Amino acid sequence: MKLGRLNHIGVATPSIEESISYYRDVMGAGRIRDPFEMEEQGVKVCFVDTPGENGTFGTQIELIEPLGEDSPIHGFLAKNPAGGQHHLCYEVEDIDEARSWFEGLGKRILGPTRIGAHGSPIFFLHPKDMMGQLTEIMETPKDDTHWSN
Ligand SMILES: CC[C@H](C(=O)O)C(=O)SCCNC(=O)CCNC(=O)[C@H](O)C(C)(C)COP(=O)(O)OP(=O)(O)OC[C@H]1O[C@@H](n2cnc3c(N)ncnc32)[C@H](O)[C@@H]1OP(=O)(O)O
Ligand SMILES: [Co+2]
Repeated sequence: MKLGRLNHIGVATPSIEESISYYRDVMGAGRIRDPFEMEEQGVKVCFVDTPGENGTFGTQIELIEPLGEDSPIHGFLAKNPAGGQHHLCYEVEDIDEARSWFEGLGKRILGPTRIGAHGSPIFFLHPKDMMGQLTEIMETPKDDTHWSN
């Protein structure tokens, strides 16, 4: 398996609205996309763009707010009430090959491969097996439609 680009940094927040004001007014973010809900993933999501090289898409900040009782980030926010850096998402060419790679290394994969916030297949690896970092693996989108928002 070959490590691809850093697609996004997941940042958990108790309030996406507050985080939007922060990225707009404190950090001077150039583009903050419309928030949207992913009920099946238990999160409300909002992408903050950072500039990429030569007009390409830069690594995004993925703001995530709990959605529903069973949100997987309630535990994190209970320990970190102000929110903070939650996960890193790396791109790979082939999500199935990547899944077999990590399984072969005995890394715990959290749940099934499913469609993530960019409309591309993703899975998560347990932080305790990944040097303390909750790690999301995402297949590089085949086209740019996921940037439509
Ligand atoms: C998919 C849509 C979107 C996208 O990009 O497409 C997203 O990224 S959505 C992101 C939210 N979804 C997920 O995070 C799914 C995967 N996460 C999980 O299944 C849980 O969060 C899990 C299992 C990693 C942790 O769950 P929980 O906090 O309820 O469990 P524990 O308290 O038992 O934690 C176990 C152990 O791990 C440490 N931990 C928890 N979260 C993190 C983290 N984000 N980074 C690093 N370490 C983390 C926690 O402190 C515990 O450690 P211990 O030493 O045992 O106390
Ligand atoms: Co993510």
